[in-house]
Amino acid sequence: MTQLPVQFIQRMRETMTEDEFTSFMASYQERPRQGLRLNPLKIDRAEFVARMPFSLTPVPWCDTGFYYSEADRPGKHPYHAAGLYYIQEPSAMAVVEVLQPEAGDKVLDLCAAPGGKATHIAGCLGHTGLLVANEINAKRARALSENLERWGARHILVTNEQPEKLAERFAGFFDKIVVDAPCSGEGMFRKLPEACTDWSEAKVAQCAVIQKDILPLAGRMLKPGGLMVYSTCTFSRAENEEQIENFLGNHPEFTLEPVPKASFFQPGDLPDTVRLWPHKISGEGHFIARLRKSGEPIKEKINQPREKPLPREVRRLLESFSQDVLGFVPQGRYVLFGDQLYIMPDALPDLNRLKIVRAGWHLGTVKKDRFEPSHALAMALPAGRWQRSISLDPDSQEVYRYLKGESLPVQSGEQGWTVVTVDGYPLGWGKLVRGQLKNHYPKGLRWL
Ligand SMILES: C[S@@+](CC[C@H](N)C(=O)[O-])C[C@H]1O[C@@H](n2cnc3c(N)ncnc32)[C@H](O)[C@@H]1O
Repeated sequence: MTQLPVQFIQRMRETMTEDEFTSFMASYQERPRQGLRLNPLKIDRAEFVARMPFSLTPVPWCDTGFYYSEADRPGKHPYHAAGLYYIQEPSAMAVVEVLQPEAGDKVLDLCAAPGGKATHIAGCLGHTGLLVANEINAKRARALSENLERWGARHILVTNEQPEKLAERFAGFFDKIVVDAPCSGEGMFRKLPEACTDWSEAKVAQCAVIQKDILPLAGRMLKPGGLMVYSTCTFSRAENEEQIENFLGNHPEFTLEPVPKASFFQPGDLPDTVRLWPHKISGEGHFIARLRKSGEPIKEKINQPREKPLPREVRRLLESFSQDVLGFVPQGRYVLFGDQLYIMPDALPDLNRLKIVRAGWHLGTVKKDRFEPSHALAMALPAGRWQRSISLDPDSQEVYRYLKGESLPVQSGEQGWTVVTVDGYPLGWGKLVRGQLKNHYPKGLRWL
């Protein structure tokens, strides 16, 4: 059983009835349930259920979410490398279900790494609108960027910024914002025993200070009429209801709204907020509040940087590669940074002087006499939109050898760039050269 901190137990005992406390403590005798969320950018629900070799049961509050069994190892399956799902604690899936992003929205995920909520949002947006996924910690921001790349998201901007810096640039910009705040992690004690050793009442107080600073900055970035969801995976009132009470006290332009799907959860002790308790649902501990900013949405002008047309030679190299290998030329707002070619979402503002980790859909590198495709190009290709591909069986040795970075012998096929797939879902690139598939799976992603 999890070794809970004594002070934590004391606080929980003081804030709950005896029966409630008994059943709360009993939940620590049980194993946490594991979850994964399918990727609607790549696969629909019926096909997902038919294809996955795992024992799946639906998560009641999330149409794309499933519990998997302890015997399953979804993180070690090639379908994971193909971005067909994201492994996520089931309660955490509730946050974006409460935000309800819709096609065309501009959404900010302010504290986004490693990307659970961000991938969920990108799935809801479905290659429309814009997701700005920000992470203050540089290393975690890289992991976030990798996860969004594997997810095949195109309408994205991954930044590595302080919330203050973003708030200067994006005032009144977003339709929807999620603040999945850094917190003391009490709700994760059962799942991550190290959260217990990291915990102290001092950490609760430290996190509360950060949350108090972040919330108004997030609020500033919301459009009038916009929606903001605040969530934590902790139980302390200081990091949950008290944050919301304090924020509302200082920001009369915000009001709490009822949480969609609230009937799956328990009320928080502030009306319209919800708590997810491990002894009440199949999931870990969370708090969620949904806040509306008053006012009518303004029809905003997007100050896009002036576009330069692609140099003729760059266009020729892109077209020749795309026609040969894909059979179509990806279209959109092309942007060339040095020799790196991207397609940018229309809603993107000026990125000058921001720490950008990833912007838009990275297509590849323009060399002197050729175009080299990026991993992101393969991962976000529309289903089946390629001419040259090699499909590997998920149960074969070859697929694991490919993911480890090995070259593979091949019988036939046209020489040159080839999309490598598992069952028709892209994993990355290979290059056919004289009976060998040269491996272009990125070095940093290779399986050990
Ligand atoms: C709860 S985690 C986010 C989890 C993420 N939303 C997901 O679903 O995968 C909180 C994040 O906030 C970041 N963070 C820490 N201090 C911060 C600060 N002062 N401002 C913004 N983010 C901060 C942490 O690095 C951490 O990645």
